[in-house]
This record gives sequence, C-alpha cells and structure tokens, in this order.
Amino acid sequence: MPKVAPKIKLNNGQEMPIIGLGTWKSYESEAYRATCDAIDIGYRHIDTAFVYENEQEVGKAIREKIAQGVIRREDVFVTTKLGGIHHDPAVVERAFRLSLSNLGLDYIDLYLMHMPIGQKFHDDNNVHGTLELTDVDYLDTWREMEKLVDLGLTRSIGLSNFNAAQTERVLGNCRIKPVVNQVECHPAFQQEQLRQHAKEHGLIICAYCPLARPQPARHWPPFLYDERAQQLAKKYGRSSAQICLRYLIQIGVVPLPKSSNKARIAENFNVFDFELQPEDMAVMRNYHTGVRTVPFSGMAGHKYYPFNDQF
Ligand SMILES: NC(=O)C1=CN([C@@H]2O[C@H](COP(=O)(O)OP(=O)(O)OC[C@H]3O[C@@H](n4cnc5c(N)ncnc54)[C@H](OP(=O)(O)O)[C@@H]3O)[C@@H](O)[C@H]2O)C=CC1
Ligand SMILES: O=C1CO[C@H](CO)[C@@H](O)[C@@H]1O
Repeated sequence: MPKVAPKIKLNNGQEMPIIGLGTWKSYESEAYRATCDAIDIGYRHIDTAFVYENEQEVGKAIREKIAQGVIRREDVFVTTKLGGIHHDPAVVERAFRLSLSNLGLDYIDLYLMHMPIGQKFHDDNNVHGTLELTDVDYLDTWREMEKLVDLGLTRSIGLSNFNAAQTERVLGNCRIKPVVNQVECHPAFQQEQLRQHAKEHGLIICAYCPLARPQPARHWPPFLYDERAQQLAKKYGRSSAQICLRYLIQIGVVPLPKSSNKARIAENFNVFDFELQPEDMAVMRNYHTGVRTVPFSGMAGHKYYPFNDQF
C-alpha cells in the first residue's frame, strides 16, 4: 500500500488530504494517466473543474482504481467546480449533475464556485463562455449549491477566488458554510492576510498555482531557480519544488500542484518526511512580491472582481 498524505479537518468534520493533484491543462489521456499515477503514488485528493474539460478522464481513472481495489470511493477526496457560465440559480443543479455524470461518480466531496463572477451562458459545450459577464449575485448561486449538500450529491461546498469581504458576505448569509477558499498561493504571493482571515472564520485555504507555473527556460519563478532556492534544496537534499510545497504545507495551506509527468507527480508528493527549519521558513517568506500569476484581468471591471481589495 502506498503511503498517503496526512489530512486536515474541515469545518463540517470532513477530512481533506493536505496535498492534491491539480489537473488544469491535463487533457484527455494525460489527465487519465496523471490521475492513475497519482493514486498509485498515494495522492487521495484530486482537483478538477467543469472548465478543465477533463472530468471524464479524471473520473475514469478514479473508477478504475476503485475497481482494481487500489482505493475505495471514500478514500479519495474529489473536488470539481461550478463554471462561470452556470451561475444562474436555475441551472446550478443541472450543471452539477453534468459534472457528476462526467466523473461517473455518485457524489463528490467538494463543489466550488470557481469564481464570484458569472458569465453569459451560450451552451454547455462552450465551457469557457465568453467574456460577456453577468450580474448574477453569487449569493443566489450559493443558495443553489447548498441544496446540493441537502440532496447528498456533494459532501461540502466552497469558494474559489473570493476576497475577504465576499467571503464574509457569504458567511453572513448562508445556511451551509463554505469549507475552503481555493486561491492563488505560492511563495511570491503568500496571501498572508487572506490566510489569517480564513483562519478566523474556520475556512481552509487551498493553494492553486502553488509552483507559480514554472518556466524553466526563463528561470522563473525565482523561488524555484535562484541561488538561495538552490542552496535550500541542497541543504535538505530535495528539489526546490519540494521545498516550496513543504513551505506551503507548513504555513497551513493545502497545495494543489499540477503535473502530468509521473516523476514530478511523485516528487511533489514526497514532502511529508522532512521539515523546514524556522530560518529557512524565513528565507521562503522573503520571496513574497505580491504579484499574481493569475489576475483574471479580463474580468477586472466587474463589480464582483475579487482582486481590487487588498485581500
Ligand atoms: N480555482 C482556480 O481558479 C484555479 C485552480 N487551479 C488549480 O490548481 C492547480 C495547480 O495550478 P497550475 O495553474 O496548474 O500551476 P502549478 O503552479 O501547479 O504549475 C503547473 C506547472 O508546473 C509544472 N511542474 C509540476 N511539478 C513540477 C516540479 N516538481 N518541478 C518543475 N515543474 C513542475 C507542470 O508541468 P508538468 O505537468 O510537465 O510536470 C506544469 O507546467 C491547477 O492544475 C488547478 O487544478 C489553478 C489555477 C486557477
Ligand atoms: O482554474 C483555472 C486555471 O487557470 C486559468 C487561468 O490561467 C483559469 O481560467 C481557470 O479557471
């Protein structure tokens, strides 16, 4: 049996493994292969979304691993997300059922609102929609998501790309609390205030883009490629990606590194048998620049654009 990751308790009692496989840009057979490999390696947490157009492959891999007896359904934490084109309260349940049927599962563990902003619906196959944004209130969308928990279709619901004020607006008006906020978080964009805010309100921060989408040819980002990063990697006998993921775990967030390369999927998982010393945590802390990798700039003028506030 592979060693599996430790878990963190969510505010509804559910437990989430503290590292998950990201799957954005893992298409078709790649997403299938990556999910199979990840489960074999010991991942028990997979992050997909309706807009990634790979729910079917991710689901196929999970079902196969269940059929092979590698995991039981209850061993794996599956997250998918409501796309912007499905914010209209009238279509939320239908959109969820579409994702569930893509995955071929009876329930999912966590359903996130991908963004606080809705996009105009054209048809279900136009998953990315257009940048025609709508004014649907995310509270109305949230209320429909709560019903999915009532129906037993998802164990929990959560937010993604919400700022602190928007999170509080949901918390102040909800019947079922969000368990997480999934946001960009890595050493160059550490979300210190949002993390503190989430902690005070009982939400876990899941870190998307935890490696800031490395560009090795450009030696980007510095926290993976500069001299200090190399020195730290050498000191611990690890890769700089492992140092980064370990750092995120030690600051209390749940990283979701994407890889479709088996060696890197394994590398990203092997972060549970060492600990960064306080002086090295300080080195990593200093990489913060406050510059986002994923600013969703095309939505910048919208009234619910989340990133105008400081956090
Ligand atoms: N809620 C939201 O709005 C968003 C959610 N997400 C979620 O978060 C996940 C992670 O974010 P993502 O944007 O993919 O960015 P990541 O920071 O995870 O970077 C992914 C890139 O890093 C490479 N990589 C992976 N592991 C290593 C390693 N050990 N060393 C060097 N390079 C590595 C991958 O290449 P290769 O595959 O070749 O290994 C890929 O090109 C997404 O896949 C998605 O599930 C992401 C963005 C927004
Ligand atoms: O989750 C996602 C991955 O990142 C993309 C942007 O770069 C987003 O569009 C998408 O919603």
